[in-house]
Amino acid sequence: MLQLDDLSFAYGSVKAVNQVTLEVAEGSIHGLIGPNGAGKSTCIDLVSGRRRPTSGTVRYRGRHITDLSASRRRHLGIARSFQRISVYPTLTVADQLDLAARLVGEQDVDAIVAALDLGQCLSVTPAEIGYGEQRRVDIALALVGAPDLVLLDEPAAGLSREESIALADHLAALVRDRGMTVVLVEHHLEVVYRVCDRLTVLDHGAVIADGVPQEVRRDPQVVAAYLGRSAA
Ligand SMILES: Nc1ncnc2c1ncn2[C@@H]1O[C@H](COP(=O)(O)OP(=O)(O)OP(=O)(O)O)[C@@H](O)[C@H]1O
Repeated sequence: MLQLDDLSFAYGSVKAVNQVTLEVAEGSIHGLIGPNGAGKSTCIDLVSGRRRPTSGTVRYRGRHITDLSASRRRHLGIARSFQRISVYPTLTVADQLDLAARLVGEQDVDAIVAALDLGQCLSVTPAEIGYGEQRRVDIALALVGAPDLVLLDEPAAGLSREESIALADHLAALVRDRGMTVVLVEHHLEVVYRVCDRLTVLDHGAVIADGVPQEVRRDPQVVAAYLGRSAA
């Protein structure tokens, strides 16, 4: 459903994304992993439309979207999470969801609230809930409008191991129930191995491995890139 072909992006002289080619299958959770500075967030920016590549193409359901704006891509069904939720810190979680729903014309956010177990938080503001719940609100906002492709940039950042696992399980259930496709950038390898169908590993902007998690985690280049850090 999503194809990146020979995609590159540079910040000045820093080649953040270097000739990346990868394919994300419909209905899958596709992990994008790699050490700090590998180029994962920049890849997400190139798919969401926040940045334009220096060269290469992005195709979505066979259509070239490389030059489309972020809002056009959102209307085509590509959504991303942001690592901030308090855009309107004085609004309750319910009001934030309602506002997002109105913007994209969705009638009913109840299923999202139920799937992400946010029922208890609806009447309070993000400042009044725990960090784990804030992360789930962030994902919920990305899911409003039933996007087909959801780009999640480190949804488990800052969460405890237990919270990360719980979030991963919520995600996997949502993907099954809503028939979505997810690109997941995540540092918690336990989460990645638990929910991803396929992984692409970046290092210094380039793809060093691609495949099912069981293969990728044993790949010597991947182990070396993580310096043995729980990757093997
Ligand atoms: N706005 C920017 N200006 C200049 N260089 C940048 C900018 N954003 C990222 N970079 C550089 O581009 C490279 C890729 O960064 P990117 O954030 O995409 O990597 P990442 O894999 O998401 O890293 P992390 O896991 O630490 O979030 C790094 O060398 C980074 O320092």
